[in-house]
Amino acid sequence: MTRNPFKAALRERRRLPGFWLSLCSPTVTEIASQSGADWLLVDMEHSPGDLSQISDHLRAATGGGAEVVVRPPFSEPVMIKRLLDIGARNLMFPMIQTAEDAQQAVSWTRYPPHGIRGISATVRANRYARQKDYLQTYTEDMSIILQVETPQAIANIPRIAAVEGVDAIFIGPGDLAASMGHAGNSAAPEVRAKIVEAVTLIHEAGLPAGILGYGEETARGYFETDGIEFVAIAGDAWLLARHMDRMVSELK
Ligand SMILES: O=C(O)C(=O)C[C@H](O)[C@@H](O)CO
Repeated sequence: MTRNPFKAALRERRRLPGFWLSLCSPTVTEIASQSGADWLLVDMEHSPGDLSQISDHLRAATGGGAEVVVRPPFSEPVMIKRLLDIGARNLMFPMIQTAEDAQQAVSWTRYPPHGIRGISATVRANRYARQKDYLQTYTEDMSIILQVETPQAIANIPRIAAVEGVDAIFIGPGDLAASMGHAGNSAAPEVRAKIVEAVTLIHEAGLPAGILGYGEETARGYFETDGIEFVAIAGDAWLLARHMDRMVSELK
């Protein structure tokens, strides 16, 4: 039984709106966590945020109802170990292409003999050694989300999804479009078709699907037309820039 409400909601295949945060502001994380959103992606791949700030994001979100999902700069073991030690318990691995990539990613989150995560006895993740059952429960309280961002990765979804420990698969529409020759246009017909194919394969594998689609119309389409369970409905920078521009254009 997981103590992670986001992981439980993924298992229940509930509709889960979230926000994509790249402004590296724990205050924005705190504001977003109290919005009613279920999850907040704190992005380390396409933002200048570093590890020392992630603890602040995790603390900032505790006052609200949203779970923080961290995307590391790259899928590699050292950053994963350090993120888990500071208490990140939902990870989104970018650019997973094969089942072997998926097996490696999961192994980086597991202590031996199930993986290669190094053990430190006193970390934020186990409440500085106060949580005595951490070694027995940490995997159940952790969610592993893998990103598929190319046609090759999408073709491999059945094998990727079958890897033990994978909780969900998230489609990266931007990189998928670019990999198909439609950079900047994830609405291109052949990209749309590939997204629909990916969602079908993810659901056939028994997992929830995720994507990002900014704005009410796009997000609603992903939820209601495509049946995608967890959608990043806006980015913090995207929201701020557009709202500022709209207000100035209306009032100037
Ligand atoms: O491919 C994508 O789209 C993503 O993975 C999300 C982007 O990297 C993120 O920067 C939002 O635009």
